[in-house]
Amino acid sequence: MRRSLRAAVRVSHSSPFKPWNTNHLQYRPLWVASPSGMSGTKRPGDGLGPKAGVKGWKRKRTAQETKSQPRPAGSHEEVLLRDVELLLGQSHELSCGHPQSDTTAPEQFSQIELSIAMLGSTGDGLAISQDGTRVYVVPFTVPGDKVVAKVVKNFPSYSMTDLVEVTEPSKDRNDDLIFCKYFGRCSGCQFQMLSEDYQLQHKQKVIAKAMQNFSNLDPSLFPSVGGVMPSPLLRGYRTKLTPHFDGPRRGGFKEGAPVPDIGFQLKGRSFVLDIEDCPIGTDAVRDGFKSQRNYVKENLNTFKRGATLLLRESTERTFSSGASDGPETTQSYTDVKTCITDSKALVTEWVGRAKFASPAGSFFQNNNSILEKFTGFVQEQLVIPGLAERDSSESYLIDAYCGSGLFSICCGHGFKGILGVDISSQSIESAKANAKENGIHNARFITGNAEAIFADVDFPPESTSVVIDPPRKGCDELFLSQLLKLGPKRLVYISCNVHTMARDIGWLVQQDLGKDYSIDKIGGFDFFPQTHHVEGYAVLSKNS
Ligand SMILES: C[S@@+](CC[C@H](N)C(=O)[O-])C[C@H]1O[C@@H](n2cnc3c(N)ncnc32)[C@H](O)[C@@H]1O
Repeated sequence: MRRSLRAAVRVSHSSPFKPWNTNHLQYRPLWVASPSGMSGTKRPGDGLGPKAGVKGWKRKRTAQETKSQPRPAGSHEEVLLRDVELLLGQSHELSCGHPQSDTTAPEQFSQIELSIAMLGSTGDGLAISQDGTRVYVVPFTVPGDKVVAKVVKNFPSYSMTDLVEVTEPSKDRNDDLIFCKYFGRCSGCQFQMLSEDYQLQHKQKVIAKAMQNFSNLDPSLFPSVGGVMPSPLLRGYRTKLTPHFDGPRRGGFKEGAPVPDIGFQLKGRSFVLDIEDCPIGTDAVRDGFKSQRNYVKENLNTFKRGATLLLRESTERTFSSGASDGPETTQSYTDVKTCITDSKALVTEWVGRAKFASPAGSFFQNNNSILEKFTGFVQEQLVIPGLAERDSSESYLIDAYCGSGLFSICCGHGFKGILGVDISSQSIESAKANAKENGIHNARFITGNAEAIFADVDFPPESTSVVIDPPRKGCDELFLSQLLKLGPKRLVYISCNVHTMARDIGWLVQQDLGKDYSIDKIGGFDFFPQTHHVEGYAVLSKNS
């Protein structure tokens, strides 16, 4: 079964693992085009020669160095560099601590044989050169794979490559699991050849590595990372997709112009890969994708430039007569799912018994199948230990970065007061309407930067819990320092970027060397099966 990949790759040029002839394509990875978190004119890997990498990895930073460290942005390139350092450091240790001589970078477009040593936190396989001084980043590979890769771009300590061929598959690779014909070219879903268990265990390690690399905390100050909770659906789960297409530089599409590629980014390039169907989308979203592609083709000359298409599922639920099941009344219902493409149109989503309406273009979690379990878990974590028995109805909830009110509504029952904040006035309008619709009458929502909440809150900190769910870049220090000043009893941090989560909770604990807050739990939920992304959580309690 595994051989089918090797055979296919060898005999067929249309194999997903030989997707393009790279020689004529300019290699322009996104992290070079948009160097968020990189300062000045430094490029990824600068200053990370083998010796720098090894020394930096081994030696503990002094307090002075720690203070002057720039705040990590948790960006793709930073995360990759930490993995590169780790591998170079390990290889240095294996060589009994003797410094290695520097290698010259391999020739661009040369093909080399590699053994994959590690699956990086960015989702690509990593191999190390025989002399241990250079790391090769090879997409779509698993530790244990032996591969041929083509070098497409060199950096001081690592090289980006394209996978040419898997010559000997790892025992952990199962190509029979691959379900999408764009695997090997599309930049999403690069874990399709891995079992669910492998994916979950890898994501657990990613969270642990994030804590090790980005929290700046001594490991004694945080618990070991718990398992990642699986998603009920492994494909067909995404309720929102945003394929796009590029347009002409100026003048719009002319009559009879060729239809551009419509889809997602080609792996390792800044080009769009034409995609007709995306099997991680829900059925409604997949149908919508097909009709939107047709719409673009038929109306191309109405587009002035490239565009991003919005495909978002909406669920219309009709209840039939309630059936009595002892003291419980169960209600049966029928769902009709449609795909909404107008960003201003309202979509409806259900999470358990809670109904949410929000404009299609506003934020909502993308994997509905996991949300009931997830919000149930968050609700349990928000309970203040000890207070539950005394009087939980005297407790309060702050919902920072509340969006359209997911946590206030799903986890807010039983709190005496709730205060939510979000920067999007559109989301705040939705949160207010959703709270009313779902019978949450003690919640207030304000529009503003997250720290605006501190001017408004009058909840007693010893009976206040805070759920913090920021965007990928995490919280800024102004918010965190004011949070620390308020000192609420319980914090539940949720994040789709476990690196900024580690940075932020590390910052909170570090300010007081763990005297104020301790980290009770860290773990994750598999919101994004088949991809390298993971939703992380951390639960903190204020020490009494
Ligand atoms: C990951 S979403 C979480 C939303 C909500 N908790 C949910 O689960 O549906 C992050 C939210 O942060 C909001 N946001 C981004 N920057 C913000 C800021 N500086 N202050 C407050 N809210 C912000 C966004 O509008 C978005 O709704």
